Amino acid sequence: MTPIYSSPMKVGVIGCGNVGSILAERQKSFKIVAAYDSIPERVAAFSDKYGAKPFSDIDAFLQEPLDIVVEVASINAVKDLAEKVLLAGRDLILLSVGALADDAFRKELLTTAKQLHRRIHIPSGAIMGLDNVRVGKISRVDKLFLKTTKPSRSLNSNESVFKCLFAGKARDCVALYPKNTNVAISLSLACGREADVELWVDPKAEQNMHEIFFEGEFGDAYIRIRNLPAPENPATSYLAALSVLSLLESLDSPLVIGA
Ligand SMILES: NC(=O)C1=CN([C@@H]2O[C@H](COP(=O)(O)OP(=O)(O)OC[C@H]3O[C@@H](n4cnc5c(N)ncnc54)[C@H](OP(=O)(O)O)[C@@H]3O)[C@@H](O)[C@H]2O)C=CC1
Ligand SMILES: O=C([O-])CC(=O)C(=O)O
Repeated sequence: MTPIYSSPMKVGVIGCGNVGSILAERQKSFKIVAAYDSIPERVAAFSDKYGAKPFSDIDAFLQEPLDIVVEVASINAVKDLAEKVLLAGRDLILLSVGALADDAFRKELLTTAKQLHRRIHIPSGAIMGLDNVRVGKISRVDKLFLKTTKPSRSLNSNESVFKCLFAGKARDCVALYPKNTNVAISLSLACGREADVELWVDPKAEQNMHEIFFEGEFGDAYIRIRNLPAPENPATSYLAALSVLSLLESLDSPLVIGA
């Protein structure tokens, strides 16, 4: 069988911030050969440190011989660039999942992917349980609820008391907190039902906590993930970076584990 990807896999990264740097620090069975960011100095520093070819022109970036592009930038980056990545014939790993809350945008992107036989991978990111939440697409769901609690610094908040900042639907939450609640959209897309969400700020907390309450035909589940914030960006949990890393490490494996 012809291998799908080169060995080592050639990766292009969009976003040279916190997650991009963790991926570069820990790359093993893949190689980040090209990097793109909106800030030229940042991509230059990334290139000096990790040896990836620097780009501030997306079309030039996409002309590199890449096996896959990893977006670790922002919801706006996905909106602006994801289609171009697919049209360039590249598969895409997409971490700023909130972009897919826009139904029209998501449908168009998935149509393009299907037409061009490309795949868009959504990593588990800062949560666990996305695998079997997918049973929501084939069986009855009675409840899908995410309660996220983060320290003030993660939410860039001045609140001095434990407080609910948002209660409502996933897409409204990510519109208000695009750097903190992408996981609400990952859960919703996996389950095929929009999650109910509460976002809390806890000035005494040290961790980014996500609690998932899932009930349906199968029974019920409660999953609590207490994440250490990433050192360079407390809005992002370190697990989110590890999740992209493990996805990249496993993409080529003949053994696929999980739902
Ligand atoms: N799905 C999930 O579970 C999770 C998703 N995330 C999301 O992952 C993404 C990466 O997180 P993280 O690395 O911590 O973020 P950072 O802000 O540390 O890094 C993102 C980098 O991408 C750059 N960037 C932003 N927009 C664009 C653009 N349109 N074009 C090119 N470069 C751009 C940023 O520049 P600038 O500083 O100028 O914006 C920055 O250099 C974020 O969107 C975050 O919300 C994070 C955690 C969990
Ligand atoms: O990293 C986290 O804890 C979750 C997060 O920011 C997001 O989903 O956008």
